[in-house]
Amino acid sequence: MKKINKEIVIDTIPIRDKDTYKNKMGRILCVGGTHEKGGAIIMSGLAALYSGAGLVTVATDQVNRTSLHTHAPEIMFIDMYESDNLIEAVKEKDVIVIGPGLGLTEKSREVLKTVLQSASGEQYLIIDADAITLLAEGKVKRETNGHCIFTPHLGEWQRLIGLNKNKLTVESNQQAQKDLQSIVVLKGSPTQVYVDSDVFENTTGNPSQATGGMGDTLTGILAGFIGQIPNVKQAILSAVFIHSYIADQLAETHYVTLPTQVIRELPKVMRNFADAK
Ligand SMILES: NC(=O)C1=CN([C@@H]2O[C@H](COP(=O)(O)OP(=O)(O)OC[C@H]3O[C@@H](n4cnc5c(N)ncnc54)[C@H](OP(=O)(O)O)[C@@H]3O)[C@@H](O)[C@H]2O)[C@@H](O)CC1
Ligand SMILES: Nc1ncnc2c1ncn2[C@@H]1O[C@H](COP(=O)(O)OP(=O)(O)O)[C@@H](O)[C@H]1O
Ligand SMILES: [Mg+2]
Repeated sequence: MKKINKEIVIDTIPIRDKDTYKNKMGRILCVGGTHEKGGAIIMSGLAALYSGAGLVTVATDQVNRTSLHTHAPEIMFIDMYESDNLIEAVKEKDVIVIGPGLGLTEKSREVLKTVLQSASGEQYLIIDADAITLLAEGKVKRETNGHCIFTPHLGEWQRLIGLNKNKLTVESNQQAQKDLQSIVVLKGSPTQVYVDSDVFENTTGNPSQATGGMGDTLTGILAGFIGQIPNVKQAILSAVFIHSYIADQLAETHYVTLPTQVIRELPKVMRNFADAK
């Protein structure tokens, strides 16, 4: 198994062109967040913004709007239950995150269906959390033209592929990834990335990360990186590394690492990696 290390990130974080502008830095849509779990999609959107995405929109329940703008007026809002607006919003984006705090109701299923069906072959879909659970239930079919990146934790992975924890091996995970025709970021300690026929193991991460929202945050970093970095595989590996690298640094002096703390550190740590070239 290959290791995800610092060198990959140093290679990957680009020096920005002098004349670049927001449209070239990734147009991201993060979809999810019921009235109960708005925090999940706000963290996803914030992570995309702080990882350098040029334009970020969050599609969520109306009730989360004020909270979203209190955290970041830079982020645009749409109501995820207004399907015409959601279809339009999907069309204009480079990367779409679907699932954090999405819920498991009939309304959640409709949102997921709309996003999957509206995505085109040039777009990347990061499928996380409740979107994985809804697909595992089988009531929504995974019919999409978008490139899919699944980001399950172990519980979601078992649900999705229908295998018990004791039956999971690198080989069975690779087979499942092949069947899904997708990239899989299998989160854990450590996180593994299944991409093409390679398997990578992350070398950062620690137990201070065991706080709700840590995975929601990773989805935003993945989206932000894929939006800015042409080599998608390198972008994914770097996002996985940097998310937990920041947590490792914080854990030197903090017993717990909050997802929002990781988010705030992103621009500074990215500056350091870009300067290390
Ligand atoms: N602030 C917010 O708005 C937040 C909103 N959030 C949103 O909540 C939604 C539900 O997501 P979820 O992950 O909390 O619950 P769910 O899908 O039921 O999975 C749990 C099941 O899987 C199993 N399991 C096995 N291994 C596991 C592992 N390594 N890590 C975790 N679980 C593991 C576990 O087994 P057990 O621990 O019971 O043995 C249990 O049976 C989702 O939309 C998410 O985005 C959260 O992000 C929190 C912050
Ligand atoms: N003990 C640990 N060691 C390393 N990484 C961890 C540990 N606990 C949590 N994490 C990381 O935190 C994230 C948790 O993701 P997830 O369970 O989806 O959280 P949530 O849905 O609450 O946002 C993953 O990236 C995982 O690798
Ligand atoms: Mg999660």
